[in-house]
Amino acid sequence: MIAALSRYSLRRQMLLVLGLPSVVFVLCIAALFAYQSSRALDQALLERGRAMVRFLAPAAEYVLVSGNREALGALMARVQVQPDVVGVGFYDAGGDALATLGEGVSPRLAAPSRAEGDEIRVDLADGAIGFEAPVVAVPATVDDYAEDSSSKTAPVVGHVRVVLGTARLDAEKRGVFLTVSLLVLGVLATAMAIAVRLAGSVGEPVAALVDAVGRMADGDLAARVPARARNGELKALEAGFNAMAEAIAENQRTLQARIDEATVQLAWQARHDPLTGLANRRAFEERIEQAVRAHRRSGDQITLFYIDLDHFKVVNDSCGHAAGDRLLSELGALLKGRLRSEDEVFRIGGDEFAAILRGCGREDARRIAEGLCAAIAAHAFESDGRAFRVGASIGLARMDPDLQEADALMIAADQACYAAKHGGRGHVVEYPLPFVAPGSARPG
Ligand SMILES: Nc1nc2c(ncn2[C@@H]2O[C@H](COP(=O)(O)OP(=O)(O)OP(=O)(O)O)[C@@H](O)[C@H]2O)c(=O)[nH]1
Repeated sequence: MIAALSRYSLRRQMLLVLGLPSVVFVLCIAALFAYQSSRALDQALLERGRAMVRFLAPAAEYVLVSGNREALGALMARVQVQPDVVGVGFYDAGGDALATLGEGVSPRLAAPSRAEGDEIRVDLADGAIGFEAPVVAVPATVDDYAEDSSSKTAPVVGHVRVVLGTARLDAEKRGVFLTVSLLVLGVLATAMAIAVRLAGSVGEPVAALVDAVGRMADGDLAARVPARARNGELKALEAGFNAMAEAIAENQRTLQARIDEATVQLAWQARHDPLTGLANRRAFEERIEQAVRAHRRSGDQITLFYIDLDHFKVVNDSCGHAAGDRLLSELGALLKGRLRSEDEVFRIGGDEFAAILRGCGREDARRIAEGLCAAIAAHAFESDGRAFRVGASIGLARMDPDLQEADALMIAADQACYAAKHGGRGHVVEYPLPFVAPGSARPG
């Protein structure tokens, strides 16, 4: 039973637990009441029938003995008008009818009583109840010397029969049944309404909680329960769930914000040099590929600088790595500051930088490169009270019909830078490289 009930929702279980006993109880009470009422009505009719023949028998004695038909008729007429009486009959001692009126009174009694004291007979027919009693002759007491009459049995001089119809009784029973049914319906409707309300007041908030927990388990962190409970504990449960859900959602938001921040940071770190803040070699390789594609598509002029610092090692060796770092950072800012916003600057190695310039003519590119060279050479750097000046060797290569690939462009700029370094440092060399006569000295 319990296992079968547990298959249903809490609301249905409560409805069953609250409603079923009420229904059973009300139906039992109603059935008992209807039965008792019906029995009382039956009893009342039986008692009335018995009383009627009990009083009629002595009254009929004289009429039966005298055979006075008129008196008999008058007596019958008085009985006939009584409520529920549908038939009345008077019989002689042998059970043959002397006079009958109405229904249920046959010309002859089936088994007439023979002696005084016989019980009143009751017979049930469809829609009627018959009551039959013997009429006895009460002996008259003449004097005190007469024989004791009590020892003798009074002779039966006839019979009376009264038939009561049950139509009124049946109507009353139907009335009782209808009243009881209406009462039962009213009580049941009230009981069910209370049960539904009670079950709803517990079942609905619990169902909403179950639904919200399920949605949260499925990842819906916005799931909340509406505050509809009236019961204190359920109210606390709803408020507790909403507070817990809000805390989880807040944690999730914080966590997501940190993840997003870390992702952005990682993405930045993956493409930037933390020391100078400039884009790194990986970003450089991607951007040069994109620039080459743009050049092929729209003929953009692309110029590439490779910038290698001269004698940078001296700073490291003299003042330490931290001083070198500071200088690298300053020179990165210098490069960025001197180029246009649409140009891009990268730190591609220890003391190596690169720049991609778009839409820049040959002469302008060269002028800009020489300007950078001069600016780096002019940059005064101080550390530990000592002044340093480092220079830069710059290799310049431009996309042209002979340089259509990113790799080729980078190699060309690298070769030009190498040539600048080995051609005396501190100046710009443009690809294609100037002819160097065989046997001429190469700077070291
Ligand atoms: N402080 C610092 N030094 C670095 C970093 N990365 C590389 N270096 C140093 O930069 C120097 C680069 O070597 P080189 O290019 O031969 O040094 P250089 O003195 O500029 O020599 P030339 O280019 O021939 O003039 C090395 O001493 C590296 O240790 C860095 O991130 N910070």
